[in-house]
Amino acid sequence: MSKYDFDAIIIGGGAAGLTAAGIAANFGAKTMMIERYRLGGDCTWTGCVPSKVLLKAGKVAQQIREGAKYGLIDQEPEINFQNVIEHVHETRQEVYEDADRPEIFEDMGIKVVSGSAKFIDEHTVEIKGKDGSNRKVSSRYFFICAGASAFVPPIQGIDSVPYLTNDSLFEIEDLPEELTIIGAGPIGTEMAQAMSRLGANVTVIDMADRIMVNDDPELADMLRKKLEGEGIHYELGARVKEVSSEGGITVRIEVDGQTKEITGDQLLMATGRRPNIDGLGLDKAGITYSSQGIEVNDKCRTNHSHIYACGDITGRYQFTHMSDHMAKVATTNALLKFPMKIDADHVPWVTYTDPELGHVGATEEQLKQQEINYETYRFPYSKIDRALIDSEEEGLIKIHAKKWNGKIYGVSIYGAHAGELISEYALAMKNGISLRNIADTIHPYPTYSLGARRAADQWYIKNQSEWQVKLIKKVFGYRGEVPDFSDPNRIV
Ligand SMILES: Cc1cc2nc3c(=O)[nH]c(=O)nc-3n(C[C@H](O)[C@H](O)[C@H](O)COP(=O)(O)OP(=O)(O)OC[C@H]3O[C@@H](n4cnc5c(N)ncnc54)[C@H](O)[C@@H]3O)c2cc1C
Ligand SMILES: NC(=O)c1ccc[n+]([C@@H]2O[C@H](COP(=O)([O-])OP(=O)(O)OC[C@H]3O[C@@H](n4cnc5c(N)ncnc54)[C@H](O)[C@@H]3O)[C@@H](O)[C@H]2O)c1
Repeated sequence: MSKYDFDAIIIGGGAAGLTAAGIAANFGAKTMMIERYRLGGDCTWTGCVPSKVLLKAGKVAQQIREGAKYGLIDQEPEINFQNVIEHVHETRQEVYEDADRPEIFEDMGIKVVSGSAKFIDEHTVEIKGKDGSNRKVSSRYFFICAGASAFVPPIQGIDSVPYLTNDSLFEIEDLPEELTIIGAGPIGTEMAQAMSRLGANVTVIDMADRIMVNDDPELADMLRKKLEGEGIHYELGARVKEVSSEGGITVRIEVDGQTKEITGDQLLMATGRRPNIDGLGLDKAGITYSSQGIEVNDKCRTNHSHIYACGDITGRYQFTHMSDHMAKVATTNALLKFPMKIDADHVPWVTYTDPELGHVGATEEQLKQQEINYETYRFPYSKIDRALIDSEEEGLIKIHAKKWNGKIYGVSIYGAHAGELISEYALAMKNGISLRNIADTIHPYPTYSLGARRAADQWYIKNQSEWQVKLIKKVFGYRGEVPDFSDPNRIV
């Protein structure tokens, strides 16, 4: 008979918590999941889902605008923004009903509790219900999955203006006319394109001198140019000095030694995230944390052997698929004692602009820092028949791999369906499948994935040389010409 009320308590019912609870219950653990607001967390309500619905609406609007690209007629789409937001809300609700509802988890035997949890000692949490009720429950294991919230830097005057964050953006009823976005990371970039395509004039400000700083610089630059071409204005390398409400919301910036004022009717802060550590009673349980999040090792374990943390609360990888992965790592280690580590070498990510920007594995910068010898294989979308068919010829696949055996170190893709293509490379990297193996695998025509194969073909092409062809000619008595190998960027 255990001295604890539960085998596993999960704090937070977002992407990490839902997965942790499901796995724990599946392993036969008596499980409780505590959520203070809405099951589904950021991803369903204020993150992935609503942002991708807005992007899709913007994409459809753009396709109407660019009808002539498909042999149709260019037309300005009629946009009722309230309908778009209603569609966002309906889709969120659909996702919630399908995957996040409490009943789904209760049917798995999980006790789902609505309330805010805080540790009072290392084996007990106190749950404060919305009705003011208080109860204490103990558990053998804990999984802290409390997520993160928008980080708003302490800019002068920021508290005097009504700015938006991802919490409020998907609730607005009117399309901003002039939208200023501070932050050119994934949130700022995705929302800039969505809102611009839906009809807003968008200016994006960032202190970095380029957009999407975690992505391949060449591909991020291609995306920036595309977005500029659609009318988005960028102020990069800009110091935000002050925000005020003068005839709208005015952001005063300094760029290249010059002061500029950007005025809009709405301001979106997309300046990163901070972990929800306040109010969790971490000190009471003696859990080590910093302002970056709860500290965990590569098994997602905190400084206590029975307390784990997963997802955004750890401040590590802020992606739904990583919350999911970390929850799997944590529960497997804790409840099965089976050693599993975070797969830090094969983390994919995708920004869902049109075209998409995706990445997996090492970046070129990391390879250089680690002094790893690599070759880069490039394949443009303009050589993918399916991309031409779809008028999606803008894009580039870049693969960094070992020259002699085609072992893949990292892949970056800018182009249509980059998010789908990147998974093939992730699977290959994880399972030791080389560029040669991909090149030798039959891919259907006409698909984008055939482009992934043709990108891999470049490994063969680059390993071919003049002397090899001369040798073949000599051995077999062939009479053709030796191809011109002098161009290092030759693509076949
Ligand atoms: C605009 C936007 C777009 C995004 N798009 C993508 C995307 O396309 N792809 C992708 O992979 N990622 C995306 N992300 C990131 C992704 O949403 C997060 O990485 C993911 O949701 C984190 O899941 P989590 O479970 O760690 O945290 P959350 O989803 O934040 O869940 C934490 C939960 O814990 C609850 N909680 C907190 N404290 C307590 C407490 N004391 N007691 C009880 N409950 C508590 C909260 O209410 C919340 O429901 C996006 C994020 C944003 C903001
Ligand atoms: N498609 C996706 O997977 C997706 C989409 C959206 C968000 N996300 C996740 O959400 C996280 C948060 O996204 P984000 O875009 O808010 O954060 P981010 O940290 O990735 O980017 C924030 C940007 O704001 C800039 N910035 C910060 N403070 C500033 C200041 N004072 N003045 C000017 N610029 C400033 C930074 O230079 C940076 O470029 C991401 O890290 C990502 O993991 C993922």
